[in-house]
Amino acid sequence: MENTLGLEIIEVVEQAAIASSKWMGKGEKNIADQVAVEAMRERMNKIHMRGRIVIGEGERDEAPMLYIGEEVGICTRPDAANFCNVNELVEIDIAVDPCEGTNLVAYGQNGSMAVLAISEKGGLFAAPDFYMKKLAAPAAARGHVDINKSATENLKILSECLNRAVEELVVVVMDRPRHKELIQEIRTAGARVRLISDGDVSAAICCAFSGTNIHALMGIGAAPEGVISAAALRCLGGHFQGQLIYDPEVVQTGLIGESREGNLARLNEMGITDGDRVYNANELASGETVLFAGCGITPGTLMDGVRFFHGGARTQSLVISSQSKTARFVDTVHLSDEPKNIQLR
Ligand SMILES: O=C(COP(=O)(O)O)[C@@H](O)[C@H](O)[C@H](O)[C@H](O)COP(=O)(O)O
Ligand SMILES: [Mn+2]
Ligand SMILES: [Mn+2]
Repeated sequence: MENTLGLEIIEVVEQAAIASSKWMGKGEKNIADQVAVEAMRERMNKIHMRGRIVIGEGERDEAPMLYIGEEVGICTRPDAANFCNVNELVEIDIAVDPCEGTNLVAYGQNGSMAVLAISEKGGLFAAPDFYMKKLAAPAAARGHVDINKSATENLKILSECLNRAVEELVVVVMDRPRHKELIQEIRTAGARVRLISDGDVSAAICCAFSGTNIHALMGIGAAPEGVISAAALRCLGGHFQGQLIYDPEVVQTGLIGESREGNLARLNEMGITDGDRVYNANELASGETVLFAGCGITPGTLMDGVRFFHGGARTQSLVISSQSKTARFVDTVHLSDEPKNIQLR
């Protein structure tokens, strides 16, 4: 994949974040999401590429844009042969979440981002719109902690790998009834719990950066977000494991239908014969080349949110590439018509 793609996708997430941030705090989660989708799609379609969305908006609600299977990029247009050497271009798969943490944006809370992951065709696990049990941890613990082990055992392993007491560890868990026992177990083991209402992609990626004071992500979140998190952690060398959760009783929501059996059949139709399989980061983002890009919408641990000033906006993004082995924090000033008084920092 061309290196220039890594630069272009910065603008894709930036535009989505700017659009969404205009709806911050307005209590309109659907609009905050929709404008991010439109902005992401518009910018993406200006890139010289042949892309296909493998993780996108609403698998079940048949979203009109950035839906699974949608082709994106200039070189997918019917008249592409006029300006692209279609046969020479690598086909790429794209996983998007233009507004990860729609509630966070709607209620002006921290931790929302516009995110995407890219790989060559077939390089990202096309996760169904199910849930996923997740375990993320720093690189030092990769392959040592294990999603099949109890939280107590994993905390002990983590404390050895990170050379710090269990009491010094912070585990992020989504604040959901389904995690009641998990939270209790982590606390009993001695570690501290940081509860989040939404936004587990940011929490997963934080595990790979020391200084975030986040040492693990445990519990169940959405499966598509798991793949995007895995893409970032694979590039960063962090630990990520995910296991699809298809039983509505386990997640305690009606969002994935009513029957475990029906969901298993749906997985089968998608070619997933072992619904209980545990995938690691290299399996969820298996491509030779993997790129991740995220831009803060509201402020977060990894990045600042979008800030507007007279004549423009400022964004902070993170682009991670397995090819160039880089994690770039990009600070961008977006100038509108009459920029005045641009602050240096
Ligand atoms: O917070 C999230 C929501 O994402 P979005 O819909 O794009 O705003 C994600 O980070 C979570 O992974 C996930 O979607 C959430 O855990 C779903 O669980 P629940 O809210 O309990 O149905
Ligand atoms: Mn999301
Ligand atoms: Mn979203």
